[in-house]
Amino acid sequence: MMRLALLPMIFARKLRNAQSCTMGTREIRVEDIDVLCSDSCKIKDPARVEKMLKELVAGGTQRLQVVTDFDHTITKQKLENGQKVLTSFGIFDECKSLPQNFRKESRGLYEKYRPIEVDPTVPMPEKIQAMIEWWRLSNELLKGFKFEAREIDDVAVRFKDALRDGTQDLFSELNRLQVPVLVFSAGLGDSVVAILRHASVLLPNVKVVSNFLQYQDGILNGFQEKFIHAFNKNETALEGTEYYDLVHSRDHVILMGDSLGDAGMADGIPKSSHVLKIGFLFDHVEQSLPKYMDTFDIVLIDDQTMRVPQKILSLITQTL
Ligand SMILES: Nc1ccn([C@@H]2O[C@H](COP(=O)(O)O)[C@@H](O)[C@H]2O)c(=O)n1
Ligand SMILES: [Mg+2]
Repeated sequence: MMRLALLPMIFARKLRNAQSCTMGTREIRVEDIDVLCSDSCKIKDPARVEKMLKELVAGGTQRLQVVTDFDHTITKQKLENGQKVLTSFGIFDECKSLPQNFRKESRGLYEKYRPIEVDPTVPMPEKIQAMIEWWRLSNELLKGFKFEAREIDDVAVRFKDALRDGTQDLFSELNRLQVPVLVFSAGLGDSVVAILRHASVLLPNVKVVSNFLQYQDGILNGFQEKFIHAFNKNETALEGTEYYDLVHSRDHVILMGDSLGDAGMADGIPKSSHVLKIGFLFDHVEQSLPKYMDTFDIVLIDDQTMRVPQKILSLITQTL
């Protein structure tokens, strides 16, 4: 009888625990964090996010790392004037000395494959096949002509302001706190590095794993390594890189991406780890939202800022 009488209390306590997390005297509740309460922020399981935030806060910056995609994650998805932001491959295509047909063919590939990449109705195996084809053809296109690496730098300077609002502050804070940042991009690494450098965010804590150009006697010869495409961004792509050990040793991760394939960027780290996944959604919002909410812990719709990761970092450092 006595036990039965206690049931409602136990249930109420369990419910409370599911809704909020206490760290010391301070509670972390999604409903108290303004940037997580806006209409553009969708969270499928607030209790899970609260629990994860509590773990990240308790672990501090020593256990933390950031793993982030580049195109449309560090860069915006659209500019203030509504224009879409070019990808790192697209930025390369702006180089003046490229052979006449290069830009046309590259654009043609983009127009064929990009819609497949973002179409929520295309089944994943079909998507992966199409992406492999896209990157294979891009690799072929990038062969057999003379190219001066410095040209990318001249173009990249024009795109340094395409970074999400708050990126410089976020990166400089992460550097101050010595939190490693892995920029894991299926884009063109040479453009990624040039843009990060021009935007002053290629700081000592930042490493870039991406597709880098290979030269033979000044002639382009495709990518240096087996290519990383939109849906093979996982630990296999990191094997052999200096980042492999780090990804496995820092077990608190803030992960950011704009593609469903980005959610696997920290796969392979121990099961006990805590990976808070933030997804930036822009294309086909209504149709893609359910899948994004299943895949990412926090989904930000048409949010062109770093406000959410900045806020999370400030919770961890307790500065705001
Ligand atoms: N030839 C290509 C191949 C891919 N893209 C786009 O680049 C994006 C990959 O970069 P992330 O930093 O986001 O990994 C991918 O989403 C493709 O849309 C391209 O523009 N040209
Ligand atoms: Mg991207």
